[in-house]
Amino acid sequence: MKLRVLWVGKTQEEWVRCGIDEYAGRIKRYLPLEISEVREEKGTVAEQLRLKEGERLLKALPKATRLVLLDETGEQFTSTGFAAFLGRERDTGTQELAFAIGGSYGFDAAVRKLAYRSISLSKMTFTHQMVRPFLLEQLYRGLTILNNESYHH
Ligand SMILES: C[S@@+](CC[C@H](N)C(=O)[O-])C[C@H]1O[C@@H](n2cnc3c(N)ncnc32)[C@H](O)[C@@H]1O
Repeated sequence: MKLRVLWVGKTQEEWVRCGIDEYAGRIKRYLPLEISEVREEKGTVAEQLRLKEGERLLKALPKATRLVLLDETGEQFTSTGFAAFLGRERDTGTQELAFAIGGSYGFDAAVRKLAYRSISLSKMTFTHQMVRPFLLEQLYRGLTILNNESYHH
C-alpha cells in the first residue's frame, strides 16, 4: 500500500518543514509515501476558496485512491486504533490511502462527498500547517505499532 498526504499551500515555517521532513523520512522506511501540495487560493470569500482548493485537491488524487479527510469533527482514534485502521487497509488490498488536510477554511462539499472517512486529531482546531507534522507523526507511530517496535508507549 502506498500512502499519500495532500495539503493546500506551501509550508511557510522552517520549523514545521523540519518536522515534516523528519517524519516523512521515517514513514518511508515502512511504506512508500508521496506528498502532494496544491496551490492555495487567494481571496476573502471562504466558499470560493474552498471550492477552488477543492477542485485542485480532487485533481491531484489518482483514481484508485481511498480518500481520508483530516477534519476536527471527524472520527477520533487512539494511536493503537489508528494503527489497526492502517493495518486493515494495508492487508485488505487498498492500493493507495490518501490523507487530505484542508486549507484555512476546510473542505468543500465535493471533497467531502468523495471521502471514504473523515478523522479528527483532536476536538481543538489546529492550523492547516501544524496538522502536517502531527498527521505524519501519527502515521509513523501507527507503522511502528504494526511492526511491534518500541516507539509507542
Ligand atoms: C484551520 S483548519 C479549518 C477549520 C475550519 N473551521 C473547518 O471547517 O475545517 C484547516 C485544516 O486543518 C485540519 N485540521 C485542523 N484541526 C484539525 C483537527 N483537530 N483534526 C484534524 N484535522 C484538523 C483540517 O484538515 C482543516 O481542514
